Amino acid sequence: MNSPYALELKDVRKSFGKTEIIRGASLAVKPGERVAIIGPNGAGKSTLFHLVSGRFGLTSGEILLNGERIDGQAPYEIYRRGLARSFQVSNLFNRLSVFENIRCAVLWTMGYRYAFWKFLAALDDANDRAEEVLEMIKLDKKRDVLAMNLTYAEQRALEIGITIAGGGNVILLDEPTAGMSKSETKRFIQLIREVTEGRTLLTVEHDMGVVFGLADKIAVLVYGEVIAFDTPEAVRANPRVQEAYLGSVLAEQQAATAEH
Ligand SMILES: Nc1ncnc2c1ncn2[C@@H]1O[C@H](COP(=O)(O)OP(=O)(O)OP(=O)(O)O)[C@@H](O)[C@H]1O
Repeated sequence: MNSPYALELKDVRKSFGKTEIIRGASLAVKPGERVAIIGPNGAGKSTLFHLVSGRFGLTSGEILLNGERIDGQAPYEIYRRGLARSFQVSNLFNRLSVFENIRCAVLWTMGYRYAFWKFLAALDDANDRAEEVLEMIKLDKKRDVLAMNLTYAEQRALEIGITIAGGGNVILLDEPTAGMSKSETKRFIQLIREVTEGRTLLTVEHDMGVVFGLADKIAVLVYGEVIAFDTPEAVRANPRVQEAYLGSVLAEQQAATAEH
């Protein structure tokens, strides 16, 4: 089905027990857009990611990927359809090399896990693709290093490599720069920009520096509702957003910067 949107959420609701956490969230993301989801603690950002990636089922509403419904599907089905979510660092194969980690991800997405002969035939393709990904995440010089021996920032880069290895066109990254120093963060934003070029990106992010450095559009989630979805400039100037969230966050960050 032709759709102008890579990802669309229509009146999505999610309750845990009697508590409604996502209260009719709607969002329409165009192909190639980079979107940051921001909002106060407990607003439902992670829950929204879990709903999109299929880890949680919806209470009601619809989620469409490239115009086709994906709500109700298993995470691996959604992944095969082109939506990839970053794995946690702990999901890296620590005792495999950087190259082998990427190659595993490539082979897995090629669907050759069990058929041995097909697996052998696919190895060349997988190696080529793994090389390509290694260069993109700038870890080609560390190809033979075990994942456990990488720096934290390199592990996060490897995690992104694994996420994009399957060629998904919609990428979800949950706080990709969390725990990094300022200079690492700056370099990492640039890496994310390059790696996701031409793809649709959704991030959950608390760091406003990252948000304004990376996002074409910002979605503000407050109490399970998207109260604004617009360019960074428009969101910054939106009085409702100022009142509900951004005013206090920006004031805090300015105060923190002034202290240093
Ligand atoms: N599996 C669950 N069962 C019950 N309640 C849950 C579950 N997962 C999340 N919640 C509740 O849903 C609300 C939203 O949580 P969520 O983690 O999605 O928020 P968030 O915006 O990502 O927060 P933060 O910015 O602090 O990470 C919280 O009140 C949380 O306690």
